[in-house]
Amino acid sequence: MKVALLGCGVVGSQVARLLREQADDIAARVGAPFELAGVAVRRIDRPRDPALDPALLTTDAGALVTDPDVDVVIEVIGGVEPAKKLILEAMAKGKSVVTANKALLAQDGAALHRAARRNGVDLYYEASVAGAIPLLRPLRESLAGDRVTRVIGIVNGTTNYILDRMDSTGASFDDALQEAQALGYAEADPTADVEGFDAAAKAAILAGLAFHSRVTSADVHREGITRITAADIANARAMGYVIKLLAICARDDGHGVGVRVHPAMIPRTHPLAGVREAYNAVFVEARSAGRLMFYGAGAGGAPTASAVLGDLVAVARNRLAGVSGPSESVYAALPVHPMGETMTRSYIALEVLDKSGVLARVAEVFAEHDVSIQTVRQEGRGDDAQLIVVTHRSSDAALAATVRRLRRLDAVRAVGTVMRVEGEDTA
Ligand SMILES: NC(=O)c1ccc[n+]([C@@H]2O[C@H](COP(=O)([O-])OP(=O)(O)OC[C@H]3O[C@@H](n4cnc5c(N)ncnc54)[C@H](O)[C@@H]3O)[C@@H](O)[C@H]2O)c1
Ligand SMILES: N[C@@H](CCO)C(=O)O
Ligand code: NA
Repeated sequence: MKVALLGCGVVGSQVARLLREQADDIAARVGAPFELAGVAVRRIDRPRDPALDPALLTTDAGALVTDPDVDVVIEVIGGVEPAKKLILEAMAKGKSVVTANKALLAQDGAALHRAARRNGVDLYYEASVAGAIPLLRPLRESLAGDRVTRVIGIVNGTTNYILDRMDSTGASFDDALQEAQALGYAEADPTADVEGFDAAAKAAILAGLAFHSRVTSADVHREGITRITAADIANARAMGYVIKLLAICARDDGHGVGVRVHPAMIPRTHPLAGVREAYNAVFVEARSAGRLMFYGAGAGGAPTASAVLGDLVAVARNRLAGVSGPSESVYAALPVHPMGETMTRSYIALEVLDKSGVLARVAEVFAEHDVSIQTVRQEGRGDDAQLIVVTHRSSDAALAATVRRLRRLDAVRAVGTVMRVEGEDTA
């Protein structure tokens, strides 16, 4: 089994190492020896693992993927192009592909799946979501006989690390981000992580698999964590909540799905609240299976390479047996509903005038928009008076209209934090 590796960065270098160190075991498990046929890199002269044979390196990825000797291509370059072009070229030449590229899969997974089907090859991508954690294969295979109703979890390690540091040390967002960068969790340009793009791509992939429908990153409602302040974290803490960046894919009562990524307050007793540092955790809820929790390392070279190697073994077994792995399943074709129709609970902090009638006026605005209040609490006096409102479940559109109206209210000096509350199954 000849393997071409595209990209030799954080993940690729670990894939090359594991392929070398575990060659005998993998060969025994598959029933055929593996051989690294070539490694496409951008620059030959970079310092690399001395155990990696320099003769394998090439800057001509295009020639490597079409090499007639190559059976399987592993793409760990990242980004949409040239990764997409290289994958399509490999498939056109009858090669199966293993990739960790969530950005590409979430933007145009359909094109990759189409090419795989047309050419009778496999496309595996366990590493693309939640790194080492087996999550896509359970959705695609183990739960194929059930009806998944919801997937909710923490799928970005960098942002979880930042929020965890803010919560446990009182650090500001900027300081926590710098720490995450120093530890190598966040990218030099951390936009994809902190603005939620990375988590949104993962949510799109999860929703597509969970609900047998086509979901792209453009369908995902996305909010990042850059506006979260130390005060928000402290307010959450005071109410028994912790703030997490959540990816939520839910089948609604009608015939659609909602897919969203945003920060949310969850009770400190919720299992996701205990997910610390850069770890990931995902709950999958299915009609018959009930609630399943998947937890582990969602990022990092070796953990991600573990998922890549697992896929490589699957591809090799299929090839030897003369069969193909599961193809794309989008038969349900459920529409993705706009965020405005999503029902959520919310936390709203209002700076208000401290005088009689204010609470009544504020409550009236919520009532006018049919947003039901669960709790309201005043903090501070005089110029520091704050009303902290937590609502029952309402549509996101109704909540947004309520907030717009509150901003114009004389009794309200300013609308502070508005954040969704998740993880409590009360109405
Ligand atoms: N790092 C993680 O923890 C992690 C986890 C899960 C998934 N992923 C995914 O894995 C992929 C790789 O991530 P990474 O962290 O290893 O990134 P990286 O930037 O460390 O590595 C990518 C490598 O590809 C090389 N490259 C770029 N264009 C190339 C080309 N045309 N030909 C050959 N080489 C080229 C770059 O020089 C770089 O060394 C991405 O899709 C990423 O989203 C990463
Ligand atoms: N940047 C990503 C890598 C894993 O996909 C994270 O922090 O989770
Ligand atoms: Na995974």
